[in-house]
Amino acid sequence: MTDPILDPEELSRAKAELRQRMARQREALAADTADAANRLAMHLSGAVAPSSGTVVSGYWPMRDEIDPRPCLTALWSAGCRIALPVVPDDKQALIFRAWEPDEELVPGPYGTSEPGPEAEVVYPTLLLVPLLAFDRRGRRLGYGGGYYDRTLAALREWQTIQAIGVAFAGQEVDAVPAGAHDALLNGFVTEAGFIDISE
Ligand SMILES: Nc1nc2c(c(=O)[nH]1)N(C=O)[C@@H](CNc1ccc(C(=O)N[C@@H](CCC(=O)O)C(=O)O)cc1)CN2
Ligand SMILES: Nc1ncnc2c1ncn2[C@@H]1O[C@H](COP(=O)(O)OP(=O)(O)OP(=O)(O)O)[C@@H](O)[C@H]1O
Repeated sequence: MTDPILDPEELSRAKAELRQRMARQREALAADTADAANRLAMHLSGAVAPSSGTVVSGYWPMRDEIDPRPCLTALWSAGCRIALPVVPDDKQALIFRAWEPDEELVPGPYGTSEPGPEAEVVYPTLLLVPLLAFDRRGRRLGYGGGYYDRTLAALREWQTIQAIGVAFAGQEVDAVPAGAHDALLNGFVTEAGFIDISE
């Protein structure tokens, strides 16, 4: 299947439209999906078993994002180090700072919550990535900052990482409009199961 080649303006318009539609869709999913966070954690543990000491990044949920905290607690109990993203001042890649369940966070840009500057900077090899929409080819639509695209590209420059999108099953679409910068994910976990993206 080949996708139409969109010029940069059409691409950003297509992404903006999908962002609006999927924000509404996600709001409805968050209201209607019972016990999503625990079902999500069950499917993640069935699909990945990182060794003790693996640095795993999550996110602190905002708006109607599915809550990954039961996943993070389970990984932490299995001996993983947990990290959360921090938006840097220079708008480049995200950095990640170590976090343990129950540790206090500080307010970050765009309404995010992040570990404070005293928390150690770490480099995750397994990333749980928030999103608005995804497709079966591994594409993801975020809020439009391009942060995860730059971050995944930078991490992949020097190590093998596994990037797993985290979403409600109803956030899947036929095709996320994508350009050359868009980093592909290795899989998705939802409250309904794990989707492995194999090349
Ligand atoms: N929970 C969570 N934490 C996260 C992310 C995320 O997607 N979810 N991020 C993922 O990158 C980073 C924060 N990036 C963000 C980038 C933009 C917006 C945002 O609100 N964008 C506006 C438009 C902003 C503008 O142009 O001024 C919007 O969506 O309305 C939010 C977070 C790091 N932490
Ligand atoms: N690797 C990159 N290098 C330079 N610019 C990039 C890169 N990745 C993305 N961008 C730019 O960032 C902007 C936003 O990208 P995009 O719309 O794909 O964000 P997103 O994936 O929805 O958001 P996010 O990753 O923050 O959740 C675009 O203008 C894009 O050109």
